[in-house]
Amino acid sequence: MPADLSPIDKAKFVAAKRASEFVESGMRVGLGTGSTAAWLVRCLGEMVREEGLRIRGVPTSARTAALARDVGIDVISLDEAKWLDLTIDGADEFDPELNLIKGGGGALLQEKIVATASDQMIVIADAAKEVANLGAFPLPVEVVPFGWQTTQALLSETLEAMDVMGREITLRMNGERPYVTDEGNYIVDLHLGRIGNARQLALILNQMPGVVENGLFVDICDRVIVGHGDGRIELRDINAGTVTEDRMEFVEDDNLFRDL
Ligand SMILES: O=C(CO)[C@H](O)[C@H](O)COP(=O)(O)O
Repeated sequence: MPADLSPIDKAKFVAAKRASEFVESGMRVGLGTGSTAAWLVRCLGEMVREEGLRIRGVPTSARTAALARDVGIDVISLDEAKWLDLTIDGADEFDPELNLIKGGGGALLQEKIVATASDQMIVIADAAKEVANLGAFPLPVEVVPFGWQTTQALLSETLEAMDVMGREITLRMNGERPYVTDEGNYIVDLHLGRIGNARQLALILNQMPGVVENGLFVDICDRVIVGHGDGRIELRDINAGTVTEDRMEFVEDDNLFRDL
């Protein structure tokens, strides 16, 4: 690990490192997507190579699958695993009820399928992801390419009927072309500003014919591990309703964070 990690990467790393302590030999583990989840995959890879951890990982994207194989994790499909003990993933936002916005990295569909097929979901995040209300981060919605503009128009009408404040909808791009998900779909981002009722919005969005899935994760996440750039860690547990504080120290000599 490079010593010159930025505070944000240190925050992501300590959250991932702490989450790796929940992984035990024999587990089938859902592996999230994004820069924070990538730290987790690297930490687990190190545990597999150096500590003899035996796990099977179900990645939530082609990117994560490649990284997991690279670091030595045994990768299987969700259908091979059938059910998972634990999924660990990042998030774009989480609120006090541990509801989430995900999909900033474009992997929301596989992420939601995998997290829902898990006994437990742990989210790892830097403190900037914590919000009082979801919605400042644009809500990703995965749509089928066929008739996507019609779907976008329908989305727009629906938001208007719901009296949602922000209604700008943008097609996610990859350079000059639409961004294409691992499942071959497009993503439209809903710039809402504030989401009043996440559960209701999630249900309404998923009723539209062209919509495959939306990035609202309601009642899916069990625990959030928040990392800070100075090595502090907070654990938010939805069942116990507790906030536990913990700390890791960045040891510049070894270029590693260590448990205090
Ligand atoms: O939902 C996701 C990918 O679809 C990511 O978990 C989310 O975008 C957070 O990413 P990062 O850890 O890079 O901030």
